[in-house]
Amino acid sequence: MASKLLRAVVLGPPGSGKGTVCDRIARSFGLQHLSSGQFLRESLGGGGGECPREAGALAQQYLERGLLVPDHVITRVMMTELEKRREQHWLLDGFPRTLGQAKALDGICELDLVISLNIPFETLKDRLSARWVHPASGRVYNMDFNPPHVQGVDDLTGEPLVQRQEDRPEAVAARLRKYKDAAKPVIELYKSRGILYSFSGTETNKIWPYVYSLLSSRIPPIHPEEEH
Ligand SMILES: Nc1nc2c(ncn2[C@@H]2O[C@H](COP(=O)(O)OP(=O)(O)O)[C@@H](O)[C@H]2O)c(=O)[nH]1
Ligand SMILES: Nc1ncnc2c1ncn2[C@@H]1O[C@H](COP(=O)(O)OP(=O)(O)O)[C@@H](O)[C@H]1O
Repeated sequence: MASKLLRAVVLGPPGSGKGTVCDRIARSFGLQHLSSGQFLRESLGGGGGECPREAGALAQQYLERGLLVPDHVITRVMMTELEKRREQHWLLDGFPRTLGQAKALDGICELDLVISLNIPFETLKDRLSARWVHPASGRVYNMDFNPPHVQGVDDLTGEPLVQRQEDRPEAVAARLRKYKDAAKPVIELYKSRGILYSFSGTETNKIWPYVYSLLSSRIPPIHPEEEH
């Protein structure tokens, strides 16, 4: 019998470690890690993206200010990407972030589990201000937690790292507030369905073993040694 495809979502404010946790899950369990922020940046960067030009220019302004792009823009991008991966296990990072997006997702699949990361506000602020990224690949570094081998330079390509506009301290507080308002009904929805699993803490390394054990109950690990 063919095994059922796993449909999972990781929710959490910017800086909560969604990308970090999703990377580990993807490596340990062989799921596809699908980041809405990464798809959005790729689709805006030209090169056969999914956004029509006007929508792209508009979305770019939201992105730079750390604001959520309109539901119809991100939903269109995500539906296109999910359509290409109907036969694969996947894990969504950063989508859905509003009730409208959650309803659009309901239209195409039934989620198996939703992981919610609860990280204190002060920790989020510190992490975002220390986050540096390699724009072309989406690789993420943190000057304290996972610094690059050479300061300011991507480990694999040697290209320069940048700080995202929206990670600058002055943008962060407003961004976190907006996230919370939009996410509340999404969290309530998944809680009422009994598929929400919340993890709280200030360190990804401490949360990770619990996430690993939850995933292991649903899908066999491909790299068991990666349990820290
Ligand atoms: N100090 C510290 N930084 C972390 C931890 N977990 C993740 N980070 C860093 O915090 C930043 C935000 O993490 P990321 O996975 O990008 O979060 P996302 O915005 O939710 O996808 C990145 O620079 C990570 O490298 C942690 O436990 N401690
Ligand atoms: N589901 C979404 N709905 C609306 N905007 C989104 C969504 N996902 C990503 N974005 C946009 O892309 C930006 C970057 O997202 P992401 O890479 O997930 O970073 P972060 O985790 O720091 O918010 C967000 O600040 C927002 O402007």
